[in-house]
Amino acid sequence: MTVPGDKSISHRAVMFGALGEGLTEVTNFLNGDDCLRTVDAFRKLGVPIRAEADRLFIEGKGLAHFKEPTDILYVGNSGTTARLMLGILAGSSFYTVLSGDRSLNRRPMERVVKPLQKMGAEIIGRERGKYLPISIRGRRLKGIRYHLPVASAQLKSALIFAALHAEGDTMIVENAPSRNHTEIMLEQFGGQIEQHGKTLKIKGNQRLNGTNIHVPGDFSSASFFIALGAMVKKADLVIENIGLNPTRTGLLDVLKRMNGNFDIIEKYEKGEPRGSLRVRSSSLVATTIGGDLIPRLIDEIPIIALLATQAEGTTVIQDAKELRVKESNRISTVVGELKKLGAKIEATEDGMIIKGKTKLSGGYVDSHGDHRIGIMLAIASLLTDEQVVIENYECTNISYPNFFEQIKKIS
Ligand SMILES: O=C(O)C1=C[C@@H](OP(=O)(O)O)[C@@H](O)[C@H](O)C1
Ligand SMILES: C=C(OP(=O)(O)O)C(=O)O
Repeated sequence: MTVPGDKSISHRAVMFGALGEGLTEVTNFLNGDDCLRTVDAFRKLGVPIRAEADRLFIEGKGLAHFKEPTDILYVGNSGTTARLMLGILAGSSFYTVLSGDRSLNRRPMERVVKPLQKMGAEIIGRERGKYLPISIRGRRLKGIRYHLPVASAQLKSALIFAALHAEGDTMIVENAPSRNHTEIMLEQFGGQIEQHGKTLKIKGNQRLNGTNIHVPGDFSSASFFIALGAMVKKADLVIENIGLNPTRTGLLDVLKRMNGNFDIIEKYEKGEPRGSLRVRSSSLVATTIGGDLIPRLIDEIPIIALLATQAEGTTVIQDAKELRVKESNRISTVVGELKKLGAKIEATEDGMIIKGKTKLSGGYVDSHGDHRIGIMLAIASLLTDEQVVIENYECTNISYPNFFEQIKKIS
């Protein structure tokens, strides 16, 4: 099987495509709700974008040629769109307002707003810039040195985008590595970024050129099937053309420790690492997950929790309090919903503790409007013969539009 294009990389391809001068063609673009919000926002900023199935043709102009939108930019459920756009718009020459849905307007924005203000940005938001809606009056920015207080690729990327349009160099220091798609793509568009240990150095006033981007399959979407293959009997599944960037594949480190039966069949390292993976039924054992591994598997924790219900022993997930500020509070939603299916799982302040192995039962569960929870629960339903009813299932379109058709095909 294959899975749809990577969400993080699709967002960035649109952003760099709009910022680079000349034509950018994106193939295997993810037509999920979140990435379509990014496309819509750039169209409102005057960037021509033509879509043909999973291809995009972007006539990039550079930030200086964007136009002031006549309405607010509504970015729906997408944290990545909101935070990265803040970094881009801070250095524009006009006024914009960003807003999102109920979930997004509760998620923290201060982590991005504060350093952008240090760079000279004029940003006002609800509760002193903590939450959307947020309005931005573009300004000439200046480079700063900034130590990231959270391991967040969205924060890092927002600052990289702002740095590209600032006066002077910007230094960003990160404690634990988070996904580096922005850094890789910046170079593909002809930009410059240097990494010295934990510090990134970005020169100001850069000009970017359009290019072609082929988006690999989304490792986070593949992870649901990787887990399924490891959990069910008589499974042998090959997933082709998925992103295998090590800043994203923490799940594979965990699966190895859990005695998972999988191999990377082929891997290409140029640009975004990608390749194919084969997974087979496994006799899983419990493990402990925390520290620097967390940013490398942050979106996979819901499916890892399910995996742990099928492993012998007690699995501990710690250092993951960021889960509380995702599309839902993923510590409470994962624990609450899996308990309804008979899992032995308890929440902690910064993670969860899961006892296995448990035979799951049927029941009524709820995605809480969170795509990762909805998809994880659909995978859980395949582990029981009883009926599972998932409320608010349609949010799975956010990252995985054809999940339901695919799961029907292979199960
Ligand atoms: O940069 C990105 O594309 C993302 C970064 C992560 O968020 P944080 O930066 O908030 O950790 C991740 O959870 C999100 O799904 C996508
Ligand atoms: C957290 C996620 O996305 P975002 O922050 O872009 O809403 C996710 O996809 O799991």
